[in-house]
Amino acid sequence: MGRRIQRASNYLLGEQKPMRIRTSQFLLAAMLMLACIGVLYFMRMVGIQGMGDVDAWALVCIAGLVVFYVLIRSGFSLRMADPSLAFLQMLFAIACNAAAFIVAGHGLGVTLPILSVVLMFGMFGLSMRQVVLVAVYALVLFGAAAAYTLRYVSTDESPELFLAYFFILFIVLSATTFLTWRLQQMSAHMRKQKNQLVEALDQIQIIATRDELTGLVNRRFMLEKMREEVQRAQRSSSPLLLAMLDIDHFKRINDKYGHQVGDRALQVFSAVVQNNLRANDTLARWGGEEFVALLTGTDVSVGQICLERVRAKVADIEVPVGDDCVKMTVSIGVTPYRNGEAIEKALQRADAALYDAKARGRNQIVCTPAAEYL
Ligand SMILES: Nc1nc2c(ncn2[C@@H]2O[C@H](COP(=O)(O)OP(=O)(O)OP(=O)(O)O)[C@@H](O)[C@H]2O)c(=O)[nH]1
Repeated sequence: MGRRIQRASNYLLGEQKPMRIRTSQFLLAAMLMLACIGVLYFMRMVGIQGMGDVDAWALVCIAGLVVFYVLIRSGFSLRMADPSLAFLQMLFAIACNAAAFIVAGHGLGVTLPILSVVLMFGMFGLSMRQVVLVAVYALVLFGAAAAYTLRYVSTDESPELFLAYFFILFIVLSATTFLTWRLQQMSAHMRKQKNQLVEALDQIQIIATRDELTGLVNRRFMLEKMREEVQRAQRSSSPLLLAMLDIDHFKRINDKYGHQVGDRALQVFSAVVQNNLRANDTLARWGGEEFVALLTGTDVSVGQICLERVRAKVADIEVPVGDDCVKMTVSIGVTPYRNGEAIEKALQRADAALYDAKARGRNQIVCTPAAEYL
């Protein structure tokens, strides 16, 4: 049973989501029109005077609905700028409504509230230009319908009453045009706020994960990344290498050249190290002049070659300061991650290796002895 309903619904509305949205929106509008047709038949049934050919009017309305449904459901409307045909549907609905004004005889007053509902539909789907066009179009059609009714249909209504209808029509059209304008202003404002929010979130994300001076990821991000990489390494049994890097005698650079030059030196150092690691290795500023590198899928022997290249490149750095230039070296402590251990443990070993590198005279790499991690 459920499957049969599903099949019928797919047949009626389509299977793809955009098509289902279009067809269900159309069916909602179509149901509104059918209800209006029902009202006119009701008026004829209760004997409202002066009514025209309701059958012919209803036939044209229903034929129009069928044509719209076929155009949308067959996918033909996809060739148009607006596949939901909202603007054309509005024009058609207003034309039917204006014709109802003529057909409804003494009951012609019912058509104006219906027009308001039709216009409300347009407020959400049409552009401002289209809404203005619809308003002018409705004014012209209803004006023509009123003139025709006054001249050819005997309704016993005074011309003054028609004038009042016309004023009401003008008020309804002006109000919907104004409301559409406000609605579009509000939605533009909301879109702008949403974009600003997305930008602010991006900015917060950068602030929360990056070091402002060097642009490298910060300690918090690196710890997160390490935990992810540890899990991945355990799943794939691929080696993971951790290196702690510290610029030698950095205090002297600050003392001799000043903090600003020290900052510039940190930036150049970060860029040089980053450029000499592989793209999927991660370098973080751990704090001050201390950095941590995480080398994925790398064992000690390969890692040492790679870090030796980094050490040599750092020793080549020259940051110009006036006639002088800043030179620097780096000490590096390396350790492999041992499966199952806490990442903090591996970091402690890397730190101890770095301490050794400093103690042995700096500008060198020390790897934690195998015995300490086996
Ligand atoms: N310019 C600058 N200096 C910083 C920054 N962060 C830390 N420092 C400086 O880095 C220096 C670190 O000095 P120390 O910890 O004594 O180490 P070091 O002089 O590098 O000596 P070793 O590490 O033993 O080779 C201090 O003078 C800090 O002020 C920063 O963001 N910018």
